[in-house]
Amino acid sequence: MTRLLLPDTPLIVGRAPAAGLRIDDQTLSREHARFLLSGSRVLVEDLGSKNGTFFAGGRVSRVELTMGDEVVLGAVSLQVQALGAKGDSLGLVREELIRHRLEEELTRARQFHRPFALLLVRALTPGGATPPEREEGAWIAAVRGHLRSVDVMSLYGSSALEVLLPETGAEEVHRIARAITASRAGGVGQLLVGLALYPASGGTADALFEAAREAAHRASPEQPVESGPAALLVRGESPEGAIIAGQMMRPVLETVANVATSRIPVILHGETGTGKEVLAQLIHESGPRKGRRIVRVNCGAIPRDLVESTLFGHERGSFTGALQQQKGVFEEADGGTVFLDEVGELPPAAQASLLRVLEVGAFNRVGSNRELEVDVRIVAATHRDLEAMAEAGTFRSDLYYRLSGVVIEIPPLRERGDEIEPLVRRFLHAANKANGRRVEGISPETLALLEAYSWPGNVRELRNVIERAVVVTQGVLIGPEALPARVRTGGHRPEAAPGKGSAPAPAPAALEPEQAREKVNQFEARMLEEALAATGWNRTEAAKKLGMAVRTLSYRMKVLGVKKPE
Ligand SMILES: Nc1ncnc2c1ncn2[C@@H]1O[C@H](COP(=O)(O)OP(=O)(O)OP(=O)(O)O)[C@@H](O)[C@H]1O
Repeated sequence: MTRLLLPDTPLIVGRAPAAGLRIDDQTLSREHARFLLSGSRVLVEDLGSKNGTFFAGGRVSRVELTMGDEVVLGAVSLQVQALGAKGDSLGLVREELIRHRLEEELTRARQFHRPFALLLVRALTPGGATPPEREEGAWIAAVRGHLRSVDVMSLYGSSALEVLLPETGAEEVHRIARAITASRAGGVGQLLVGLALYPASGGTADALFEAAREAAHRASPEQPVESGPAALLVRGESPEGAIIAGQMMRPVLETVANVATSRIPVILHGETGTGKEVLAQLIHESGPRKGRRIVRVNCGAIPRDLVESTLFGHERGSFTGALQQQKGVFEEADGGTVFLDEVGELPPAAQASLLRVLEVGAFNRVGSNRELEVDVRIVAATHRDLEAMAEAGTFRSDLYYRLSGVVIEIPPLRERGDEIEPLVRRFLHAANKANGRRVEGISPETLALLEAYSWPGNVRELRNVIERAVVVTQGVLIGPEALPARVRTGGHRPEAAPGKGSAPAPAPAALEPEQAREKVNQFEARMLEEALAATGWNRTEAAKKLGMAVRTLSYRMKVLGVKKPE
């Protein structure tokens, strides 16, 4: 039998029914040994077994194995194998590393206005079960086969992969996603892809991941590729049940209830992932506009030259590409609510047009002289200090005063400790349902770690963490090992993870795990060097081989200090 080792997730081998790898052999103890994949090595620790663990002819209590090594537990022999045909691990990295790579990609993409994509690939077996053990690696190799060497992937549980595609635009990522879903991987009925594109689907690591995950759950054999939400989203009913609110959120909810019945413009101010969209939806649904549309537009994700036509629509032929007449957000939401997310990112021309709508309730489609009148309520959201921006002149102050009838401050999750447990319960239930799992709860020790963490990504980050914990948990309770290292260590380095039973560290803002970054950089530098060496240091050829733009290659070479050897 074969069992897939997930990076940083210990696997207990033994005779006990609850062991991760259960081998019914009398020479084994109930919990005989623990296997842990760390980079390309596997650490094996004997758990005080009766008949012992043996390596290279001697009894050992701890041993480090490399690919191909054999270890004997009692009378049972186990071999460590790599997934790739060439003995590699198919470029699988740990969750921490893909997250840090994602953060790096975000910094780069924001600075240079470059797109990139994140995929969540799900392997679906005919009965909905995980792939047969014998075939566990085959579908992963199939996915890798469609990727370029710059792309990074990480396991998400045992039947899904997260894939980061740097420097990839919409067309290319759709092509790759379609190719993945068309491949027939051994033992797997179908590969499904959820796709999130920066900046359209989100502007933070957690938002992109949430978008890819939700899209992957929507994907089906009939429609195997689904995309995360676009910049524009029309919502009818609220997607989930009542929102969860603790002590700190009570005054917020009271204000929401007070403003919901009126038409006064509202600004929701809070960090990313604190629930601004959830509250905008609540305002809409608690007032007389319930039943009409709420149209959300992410002002930061629309290409600059399309902002006005997105908001106000356009006439046919009013600019290159305007092939049809099209209604804008304000017309679509007539009678309902427009939710202007990331309103601080609106370019000046659109700010002027928006001011006019607020003042006179009328606007023109791009390319038309006809004035259109609408009845909409405006709810805006931002993580920026709009008042300070208005004072500094980077946001129109007259627009700020029009929008800010009521400003609602949403506290960050780290100040809402009493919500962690109910939120965990809610997200656990949702993750079980979405993934066909039956995880029953969370250990007290794990809950304490969640309560001590600082949650820079707020409720959205908590939701992602619980969803991942559910898919990697093999038993009935979520334990600390199912949490990402940054949460386990209260934001300290992942390598310094505390052992079982140690007290959680107080939670400062998440620190950059320098070691993880260093490893990713080394990995990337090696990849670039290999491609360059293979092409006689011809950048154009090497860039082609790596599937990246020459400009990006030159930039990364500079950043990573990759130079042609003398
Ligand atoms: N009080 C809550 N109860 C239940 N779920 C919540 C709550 N607040 C937020 N969520 C969930 O957390 C995630 C993020 O929420 P939301 O999109 O509203 O945040 P946001 O502040 O608008 O984020 P951003 O600024 O990044 O757009 C969503 O999945 C949402 O359903």
